[in-house]
Amino acid sequence: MGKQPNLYAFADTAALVASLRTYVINAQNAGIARHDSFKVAVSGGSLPKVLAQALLAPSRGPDDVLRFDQWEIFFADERAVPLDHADSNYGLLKAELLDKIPADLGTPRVHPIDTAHLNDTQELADQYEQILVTSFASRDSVRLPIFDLLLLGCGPDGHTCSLFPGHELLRETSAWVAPIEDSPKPPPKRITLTLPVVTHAVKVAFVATGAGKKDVMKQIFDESNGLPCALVNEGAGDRCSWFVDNPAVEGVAFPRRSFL
Ligand SMILES: O=C1O[C@H](COP(=O)(O)O)[C@@H](O)[C@H](O)[C@H]1O
Repeated sequence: MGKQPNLYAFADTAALVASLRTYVINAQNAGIARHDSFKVAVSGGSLPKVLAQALLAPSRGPDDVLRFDQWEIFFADERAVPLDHADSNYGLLKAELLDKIPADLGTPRVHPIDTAHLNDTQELADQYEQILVTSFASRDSVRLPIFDLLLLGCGPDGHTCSLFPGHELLRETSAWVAPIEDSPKPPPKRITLTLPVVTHAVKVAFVATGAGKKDVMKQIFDESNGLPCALVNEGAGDRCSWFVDNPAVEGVAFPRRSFL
């Protein structure tokens, strides 16, 4: 058996977001030390709200500093809708986090989709992949981009990004960004990072909270079932960490770790 993911369970959201903040700042500092920027991709859904709670909290001291001017923010998946649409992951992140970042913390460079291609999801995906090629080419002339951090959600069916259980996209091996036109969760047309890109990141963090996630958490951690989140665990091993609250892992046998 390969290396196992880290499962960090917290009594409440306050404890979760405090540790998530430390984890993100550590990933930020490592990225900046390595290549002078922090390349992070984020999900939509419930993630931006929790992330905002973590990142908009006051600094706890000189080692607890966000340097947003060196952040490059990408989207782990995006819906093929205008950026001001209620379903837009960009729109959600903007409302929850981007619009609220204090000016003295700097302004991140954000990479939304090119909405000129909303009617052609293959083109939408290709254009987004080209953004990654341009951004990562300066440092990695490699087969896959290496994100410093992916911040992901986990749907109640075990999907992550727009990678859904049993979908053919889980077998994608060459594209970095792929279109999907039959998402079982609306809206149906989306683009998503592919599984090889997700599992190739330096670090992958999932955030899952609430009792509504406990059944799928049991499936992901205690069963071998090929759910997308479980495939990320398998591919990323101990580079993958889960930040959950206790209700989300009630009845899950997989051992928790302490976040130090
Ligand atoms: O459709 C999506 O759902 C997932 C999970 O959302 P959550 O609300 O259950 O956290 C999300 O991670 C993804 O980005 C989004 O497009």
